[in-house]
Amino acid sequence: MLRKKLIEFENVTKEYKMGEVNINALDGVDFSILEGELVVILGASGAGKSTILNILGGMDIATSGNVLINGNNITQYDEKELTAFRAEVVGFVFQFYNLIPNLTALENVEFASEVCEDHLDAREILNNVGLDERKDNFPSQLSGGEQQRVAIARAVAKNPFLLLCDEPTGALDYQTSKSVLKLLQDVNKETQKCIVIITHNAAIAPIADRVIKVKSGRIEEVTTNEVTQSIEGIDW
Ligand SMILES: Nc1ncnc2c1ncn2[C@@H]1O[C@H](COP(=O)(O)OP(=O)(O)OP(=O)(O)O)[C@@H](O)[C@H]1O
Repeated sequence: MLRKKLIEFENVTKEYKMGEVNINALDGVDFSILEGELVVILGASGAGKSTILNILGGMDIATSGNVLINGNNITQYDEKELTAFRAEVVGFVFQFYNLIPNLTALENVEFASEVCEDHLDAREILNNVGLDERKDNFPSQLSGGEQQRVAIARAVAKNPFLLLCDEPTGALDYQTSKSVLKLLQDVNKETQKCIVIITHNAAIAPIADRVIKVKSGRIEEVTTNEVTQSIEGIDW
């Protein structure tokens, strides 16, 4: 089956002005991502990975170039359209979970998803990520891995087009990192949602359909894996 292009970056630049100095965080970035793909973005610190993800998620605006999501050029969006895009179209997973401390796991998932028209059932999604018994716990009562599962459930329950994960295992130990990546791989397989994961860890590239390597604000290489590997078979 021929998959449709879901995301296109066309000659995207991002310039930060720091007083007299210009920093070219992105310097003409082109790539595409197809529907349903699991994508890994790799690169050294400062390469521009988070800048790409933030622009992709409508949290930051490109200086020039086009960013097409499902054919819509989000660089043309006004503030209101960007807010709706962030709320409805994308789900975010961050390194430090960003849960609301005084809401339970279930309330965290409900709070984020209920504003979305096509949202999924929060309890069911928490079940699916293995947190049925912990849904009434507050974030401080959960381990890092459990909190990240809540954050993934929160993003999935919105039923977004696209899940964006910025170093989702950056704060987790080896085994917990593996189980969180396994969860993301399972979500991708079961829901066919496009998932983009930023990582420093080149060892996990074989789990992805597409691997985008970023270096000094440019795309160094894009590769596709005809056959992807399960995270369980990868060690680092
Ligand atoms: N708000 C900002 N103001 C000025 N410079 C910035 C800003 N955000 C990012 N940069 C610069 O842009 C470049 C790319 O940063 P980015 O955060 O995208 O890198 P990264 O690949 O995600 O790095 P890391 O893996 O360390 O998170 C870096 O040189 C960074 O210092």
